[in-house]
This record gives sequence, structure tokens and C-alpha cells, in this order.
Amino acid sequence: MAYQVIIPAAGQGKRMGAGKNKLYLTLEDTPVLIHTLRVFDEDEECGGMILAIHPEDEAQFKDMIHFYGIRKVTSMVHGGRERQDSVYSGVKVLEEEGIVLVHDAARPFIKKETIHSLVREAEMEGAAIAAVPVKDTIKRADSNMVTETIERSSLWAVQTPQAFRISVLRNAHEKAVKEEFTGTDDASLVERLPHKVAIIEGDYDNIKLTTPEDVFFAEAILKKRKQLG
Ligand SMILES: Nc1ccn([C@@H]2O[C@H](COP(=O)(O)OP(=O)(O)OP(=O)(O)O)[C@@H](O)[C@H]2O)c(=O)n1
Ligand SMILES: C[C@](O)(CO)[C@H](O)COP(=O)(O)O
Repeated sequence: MAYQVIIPAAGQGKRMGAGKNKLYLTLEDTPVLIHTLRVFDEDEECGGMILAIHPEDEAQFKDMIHFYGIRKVTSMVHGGRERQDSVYSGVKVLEEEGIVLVHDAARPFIKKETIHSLVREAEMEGAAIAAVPVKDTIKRADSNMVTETIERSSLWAVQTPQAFRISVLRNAHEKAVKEEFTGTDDASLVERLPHKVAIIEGDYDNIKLTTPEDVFFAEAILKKRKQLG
């Protein structure tokens, strides 16, 4: 089943502290952005990528996409202040029917198998997200004092891709705009429609490069993949 993918890539990488969009950082001499785009470009089921970018990155991103021979970028839209605004810019250019994924450009290690499982689940359920079981104990605190320990067995660390029937994602974003709701992922907008959201267990390698130590983790993941072949 073909799908489209919206790839939010319009962030500033403030927590990375690189002084630029972290998607320019290189892993084994290739920009993070290209690592991520290649996965979808090489997936025969990917019908096209919609990139949400910061206008200041447009020329450089276009040069990178051309240099690395990425073929399936069908649209480039201007992102917004929040990640959600950037995704919504992509939603606005979607075709009417079918399945769409939303995947952070900052997550270069997504696997095709996970993508395809999400597409199949979203075809059945309307919405499906990648996640991994939480390994740490999670507590809620007021300032630095614990107020609650959250029972761990039902907790998931949610990732992207997040897959949706296009109409479901469009309705969710339109409702969020109307009600001025901002969520940290697209599934939270869909949940409040309300609409069910299924979980597909992904893998711990699917990290989001967010803070400086994540670059070292990313290099270790690449090294492991080369060793495993
Ligand atoms: N207004 C925004 C903010 C984020 N993103 C994208 O959403 C993904 C996840 O966001 P995050 O990891 O928070 O990236 P940044 O916003 O760049 O990081 P920071 O919050 O540290 O500035 C990234 O691929 C980022 O480029 C986006 O398209 N538009
Ligand atoms: C969408 C996400 O990657 C799921 O874990 C995460 O919420 C993005 O958060 P960010 O602060 O915008 O990176």
C-alpha cells in the first residue's frame, strides 16, 4: 500500500546547541537529513515526501537533495513556529485519500519494516504510532519533589513515524487549530477527536537526535549496523 510522508525538518536544533539546524550535522560524512530521506526514497511503497522546512534552509536543502540523488521529495512547504504548525503546513498539501506518515527528520534510523507495519495498522485502525516500552521508572514532580510514581507496565516511549488515514489527520489538525490546542505529537491531536490510536512496537535504535550526546549514540548505532551487516 503506497503512502505519503510528511517530514518536519524546520526546527532550530536549540537543544543540540550546534548553532544551526541539527539536520546539517553529519554522521559518517552524510547529513542527518539525508540519512532520514534515503530510507523513504529507497522504499518502493513510499509515494512521496513532503518536507516542512525553514525558508532559510530551502536553498541548502535543495542542493543536498540534488547532490545525494533523493528523488521522492514531491513538495517543500514552509514550517511554522511549532512542530505541529510545520506538520499542518504539510497536511494542507496532501491529496485527499490514503495513508500518510509523519516522521521527524531528526530520526534517521527508522526501519522499513516498522514503516510497513505502521501503514498496514493505519489502514485497519485509522491511526498507528511507533513506540517502545519504557525502561526507566517515570515519576511526576512538583519542582524537585516527587508527587507520583507512574506505574511502568503500561507506559510507552512514543516515537515517529506516526501513521494516519489522511482524513483523520486533517480533522485532528483542524480541530486543534480551532481550539488552540498544541500537542507534542500528532497522535495526541487524533486522540482528542476522539479517535483510537494503535501502537506498533518499534526499536530502541530509532532515536531522535535532540541533545549533543545523541550524536555519539547515533555514531554507535551506525557502527553496530555495519558490524551486523
Ligand atoms: N517548528 C518546528 C520544530 C521542529 N520541527 C522538526 O520536528 C522534528 C522534531 O523536533 P525537535 O527534535 O524538537 O527539533 P528542533 O525543534 O530542531 O529541536 P529544539 O527543540 O532543540 O530546537 C525535527 O525534525 C525538527 O526539524 C519542525 O519541523 N518545525
Ligand atoms: C513527535 C515526537 O518525536 C514523539 O516522541 C516528539 O514528541 C517530538 O518532540 P520535540 O520536542 O518536538 O522534538
